[in-house]
Amino acid sequence: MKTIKNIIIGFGKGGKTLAKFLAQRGEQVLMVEKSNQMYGGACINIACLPSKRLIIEAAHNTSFEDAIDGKNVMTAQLRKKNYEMLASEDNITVVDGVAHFTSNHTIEVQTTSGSTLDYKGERIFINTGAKPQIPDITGLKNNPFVITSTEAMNQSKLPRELVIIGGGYIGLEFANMFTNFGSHVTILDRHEKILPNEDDDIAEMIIQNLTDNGIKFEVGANIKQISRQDEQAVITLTNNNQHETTLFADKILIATGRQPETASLDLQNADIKVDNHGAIIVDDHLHTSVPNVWAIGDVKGGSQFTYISLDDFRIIKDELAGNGTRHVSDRSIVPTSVFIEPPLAQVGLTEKEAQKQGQDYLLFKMSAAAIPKAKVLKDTRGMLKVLVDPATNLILGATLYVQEAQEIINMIALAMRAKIPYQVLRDQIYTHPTISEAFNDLFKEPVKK
Ligand SMILES: Cc1cc2nc3c(=O)[nH]c(=O)nc-3n(C[C@H](O)[C@H](O)[C@H](O)COP(=O)(O)OP(=O)(O)OC[C@H]3O[C@@H](n4cnc5c(N)ncnc54)[C@H](O)[C@@H]3O)c2cc1C
Ligand SMILES: NC(=O)c1ccc[n+]([C@@H]2O[C@H](COP(=O)([O-])OP(=O)(O)OC[C@H]3O[C@@H](n4cnc5c(N)ncnc54)[C@H](O)[C@@H]3O)[C@@H](O)[C@H]2O)c1
Repeated sequence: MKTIKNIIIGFGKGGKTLAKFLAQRGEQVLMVEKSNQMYGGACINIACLPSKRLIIEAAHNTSFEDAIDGKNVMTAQLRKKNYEMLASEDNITVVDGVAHFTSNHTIEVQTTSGSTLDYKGERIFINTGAKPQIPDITGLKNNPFVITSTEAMNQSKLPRELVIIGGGYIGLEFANMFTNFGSHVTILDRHEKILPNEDDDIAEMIIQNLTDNGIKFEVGANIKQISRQDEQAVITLTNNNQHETTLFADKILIATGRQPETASLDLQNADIKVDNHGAIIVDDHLHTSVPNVWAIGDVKGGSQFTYISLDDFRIIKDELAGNGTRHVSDRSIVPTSVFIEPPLAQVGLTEKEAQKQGQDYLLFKMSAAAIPKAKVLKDTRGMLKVLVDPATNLILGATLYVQEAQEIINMIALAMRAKIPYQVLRDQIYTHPTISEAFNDLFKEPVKK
């Protein structure tokens, strides 16, 4: 058995960044990745980048087939670049295979070429990501009409009738994208409301815009079964009015959340503890319950974003090469974006949350229609809402539903983190015409609550 200083299982965002960092410090690294189609991890191959590329192509009226071809060219380039980024380092060995634990510090790798390799790691970093959570619905398992987000982005033909189960991030982004490509899309969600955590005014506006774009919603959906009739799937459900409804679909996209990828790791052979959802339990420094074994990214549960996996790397880097003062719990200001049209971006408190917490706030609110750049972009839909603490003038949270919200939310997050009073954003000189210059007007006067 070969002993390696650092073993990283999974080529995800945090893991690959850590591999490069450790190698450049002169340390030996073994990167184990189960598929040569996944070098660089989910984000570049099957998640963020291909989906955002297709979303943009759909909005630009590119044909579905051309969009898929272009996306495949892009992901192949990114995969190659990511592989070379690690493989070009003398200290890094990339092994293609599935790793699983045989004890606390030993792993076995079933390589894609059919051999078995055994390693002992002085340090082991688990970065195996997450996989789609498949709900237990009669007729769903092994159904040829059922696809995940990965397969949805690799269809050879645009599905005419698409039913999406789940109205969260993937459900909404893919619904908007497939509608723009020309599919008829229906979203089914078991919750009574889509976007249940957003303020009602924002959620209602989004649902209205998506509905106007042609998307149908069935909320409070209890899916009874999926069957087949000729060349279509038949979905039987009851909705929140308890009406039984039957839908026909060429494809059913499952977007009901993603569960940590721990099943392949045989953690029962080690003392690495997982929670009820199979997520690896970590402390504030991302240590698992076994010394010198860390978990990075989606596999440890919690927020599933590429930038969280990257920030996990920063915490580990700080422990291994800094002063160890960086913690998971420091991460209180984390912006998010849902890439619908216009995009929805959020950071900190919503109005609903502020009220629940009894937090006093000034409310700054404006319609996207008042922004000249929105007119230039020919999309004046949306609204900007920012909450400010009247005692300190600091921003408590923002919900931006407007073109380019995914960019300008980072400015708000920065102001929150650096404790910059809202007046600085109000009085800032912005380039013109931009969406960010809306802050000049937005922060002029708080509105009545
Ligand atoms: C369709 C979609 C769109 C998304 N869009 C966004 C977005 O716009 N922005 C955003 O921030 N996030 C987005 N996400 C979430 C984001 O993709 C994930 O949070 C992120 O990729 C997680 O990275 P990670 O470092 O945890 O691991 P991953 O990137 O998931 O990498 C894990 C790697 O481990 C490998 N692996 C698994 N098990 C083993 C094993 N036993 N042995 C060896 N290798 C193994 C896998 O093949 C994989 O390459 C999206 C997700 C999806 C599905
Ligand atoms: N823009 C982004 O940053 C982005 C984009 C895509 C995905 N992601 C990440 O990937 C994760 C997974 O995305 P997702 O959309 O699969 O999960 P999600 O948690 O965002 O949404 C899942 C939805 O499925 C519904 N649901 C669950 N079980 C159901 C059932 N049996 N029947 C009907 N509805 C059901 C839930 O009510 C929920 O609305 C997200 O949480 C997010 O972290 C991020």
